[in-house]
Amino acid sequence: MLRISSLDAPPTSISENQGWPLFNTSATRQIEKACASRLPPHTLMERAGLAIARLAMALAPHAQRIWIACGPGNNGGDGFEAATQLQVRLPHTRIMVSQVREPSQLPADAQISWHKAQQAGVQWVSNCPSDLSPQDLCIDALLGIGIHHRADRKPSDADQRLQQLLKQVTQSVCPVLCLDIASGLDANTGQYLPEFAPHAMSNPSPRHTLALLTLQPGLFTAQGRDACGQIWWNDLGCGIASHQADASTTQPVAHLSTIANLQAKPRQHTSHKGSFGDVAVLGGEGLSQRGLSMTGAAWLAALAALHSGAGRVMLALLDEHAPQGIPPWPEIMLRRPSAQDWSQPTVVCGCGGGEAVQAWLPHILGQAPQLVLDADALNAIAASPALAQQLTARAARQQPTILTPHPLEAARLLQTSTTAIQAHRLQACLQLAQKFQCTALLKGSGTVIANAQRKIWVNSSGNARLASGGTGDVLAGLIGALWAQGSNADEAAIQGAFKHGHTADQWPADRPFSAGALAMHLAQ
Ligand SMILES: NC(=O)C1=CN([C@@H]2O[C@H](COP(=O)(O)OP(=O)(O)OC[C@H]3O[C@@H](n4cnc5c(N)ncnc54)[C@H](O)[C@@H]3O)[C@@H](O)[C@H]2O)[C@@H](O)CC1
Repeated sequence: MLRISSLDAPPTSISENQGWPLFNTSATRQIEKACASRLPPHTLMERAGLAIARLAMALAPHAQRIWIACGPGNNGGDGFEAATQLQVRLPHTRIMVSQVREPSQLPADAQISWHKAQQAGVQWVSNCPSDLSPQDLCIDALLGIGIHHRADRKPSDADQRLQQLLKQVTQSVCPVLCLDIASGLDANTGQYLPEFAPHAMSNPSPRHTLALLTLQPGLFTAQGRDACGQIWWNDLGCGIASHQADASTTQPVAHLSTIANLQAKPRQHTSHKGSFGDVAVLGGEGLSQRGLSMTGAAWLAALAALHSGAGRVMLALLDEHAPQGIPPWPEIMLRRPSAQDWSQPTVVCGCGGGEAVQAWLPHILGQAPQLVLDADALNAIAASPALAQQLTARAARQQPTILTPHPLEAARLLQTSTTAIQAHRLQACLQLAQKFQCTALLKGSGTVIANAQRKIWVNSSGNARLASGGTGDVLAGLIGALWAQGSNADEAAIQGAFKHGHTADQWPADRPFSAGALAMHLAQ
């Protein structure tokens, strides 16, 4: 959950009542420049120090020691500034600082804060104190948004010192509060830079990150969620949290979808099953084809659609020998693929589709008015330029499509590697949306949604419970149901991703989790 920490009060939990703008680092620099130009010099760093100190006191109220690792730039300056504020406020707590660079080599703002910390009586230590305990606090002020990759040069002494301190932060026994973003992480992509990759192995200590001024995509996707932990945000009084100025003239790269994107539409008393749309699922290759039954995947998608409010759900299994008679969920209507009219319902195609789905794709791509393509349907399209062309042509016929690939499927569709997809998740998702003229949803930690008009959203819900077989099929069915009920393609994908993750976030600790259980609890 995202929380905001206010300058004037202790940090409070905020309503997740809107989609928050996410700015990349260059836009953040522009906003910072504009804010700084309206304020007396050094004010932003002072405000940052105050916000950090307040959050630190709230996170570790019983800390006897607070150790701050300060880097070579203004992120380190924030650390010195916070040290001063903490020293003044907590006379009985040992406030300790380690630095990477001599003060004369620091940027101007950071130098001022360094001197203030010295004057306040902060203690300088060369390394992480060995007596930190779990109730103490470690503050990571090593690297913020100024990080850049340095492949072509030998590490300097300062670089080695920075690595040494970062290792100590990573191995700390107490909670870690990262300033702006976890050190080593690219704020635009959520990926560790190669030279900092070892630090991706985060220790089990709780992690918090206080984002300063703006929120950035890297906090919420790829390795960002594990690295940054609980996100807090303080806009340093620049009006971004209240959607005022500066941010309105600088374009966000994406929006963070939150609970507000889950709009449950009230149902009228006069409504009937036809009011909430039909979902038809095509998938589930049978045992008889290749000895690899995947009918469960199609059932999961149908079950999810049923429990997400679709008026009627039809299931066409790619399995001629599927047992006939009453299905395990009698509300779901079984169909032979050839008997189903694919030109009417919202179609969810591909879950467990195996090789059998391929033969149906030309017909489905031609007929389905609204189409969610998942799993083996995506693999078949990736392998066939003719199918890919047919998919792209749908948009011009006003037949919208939603693609729901995981990173490997996305890599196949874009003819690249999973590593390349994960290195730039937002860009990869946007590329998919533009290439196929559709709404694309790239699954994974911090699911990304993009459309062909270059709009991007990052989903804020979900956890590692979802890393189990079948949850993707549930997502496809859920999105199909939301779409059938009247959302547009983007809304269905955004709301579906949020609901899917939110249901997993709310999962009771004593209830066993499985994709089937998830599908049946989507209505809660
Ligand atoms: N100037 C200000 O008043 C404000 C500064 N802020 C803070 O300032 C940060 C940005 O400051 P900077 O632009 O100085 O950037 P950083 O402090 O994030 O990093 C820049 C420093 O890191 C070094 N560095 C970069 N990549 C490296 C690598 N791969 N290996 C080793 N060293 C590397 C650079 O040489 C430079 O010394 C923000 O993240 C935020 O914490 C914010 O508090 C807003 C206000």
